[in-house]
Amino acid sequence: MKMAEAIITINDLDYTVKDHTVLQDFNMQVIKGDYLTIAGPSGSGKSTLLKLMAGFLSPDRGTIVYQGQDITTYPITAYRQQVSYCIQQPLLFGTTVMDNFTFPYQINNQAVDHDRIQHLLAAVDLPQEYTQKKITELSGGERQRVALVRNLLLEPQVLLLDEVTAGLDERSKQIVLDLLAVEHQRGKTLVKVTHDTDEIHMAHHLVHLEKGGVS
Ligand SMILES: Nc1ncnc2c1ncn2[C@@H]1O[C@H](COP(=O)(O)OP(=O)(O)OP(=O)(O)O)[C@@H](O)[C@H]1O
Repeated sequence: MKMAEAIITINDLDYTVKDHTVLQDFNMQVIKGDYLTIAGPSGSGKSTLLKLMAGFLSPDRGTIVYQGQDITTYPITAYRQQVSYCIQQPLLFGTTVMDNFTFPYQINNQAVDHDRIQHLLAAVDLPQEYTQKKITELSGGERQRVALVRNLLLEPQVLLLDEVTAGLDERSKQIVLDLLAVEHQRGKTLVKVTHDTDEIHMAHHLVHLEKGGVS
């Protein structure tokens, strides 16, 4: 039988903020191809854990290893291309929706792939004309869908998702969940933090984070 292969491994991690220990001696493995849902009480450290995995925070002790390499030794642009971090209220850049889609290609010195943009826009049920729409004219659900398209353009291996359906209407929420299911089927590894009871009930693989550790 083939052994499950870890894509991210967290070893003996401590993280403290302003004398408050958020994570202590924390260990976790994310298996390649998994769709992991992380639930747990408010303040248990779910968002902190995702930010650590995304490389936005540094642990006080311990390591986070991605595909066998400590993430602190990974060039940050390359890491962000592989491990994409998506949040509840994403920041959009520039003036138009298209500005947000060209940006990932520019920072990675790649030609803009218009076919992929069109494909993903259709997948989140936004019309092609939306590329020219001003970001200030988008609804919350549309902003979230634009941000997800932006995060998926360069085919990251891992999606770290922090409450990405929170505050969305049912239709936008379903579109986002359907897109995530497709990306999972296509082989991506998903790590999703949520409070949504439906999502927790339907989780493929659920982990509860309690203060400082998993249960
Ligand atoms: N910058 C900070 N300054 C002070 N305390 C912080 C900071 N960041 C996180 N914390 C504290 O660390 C703990 C974990 O926060 P975190 O946001 O990771 O929890 P969470 O499980 O995601 O909570 P929620 O479900 O409410 O979003 C909380 O007690 C929080 O108050």
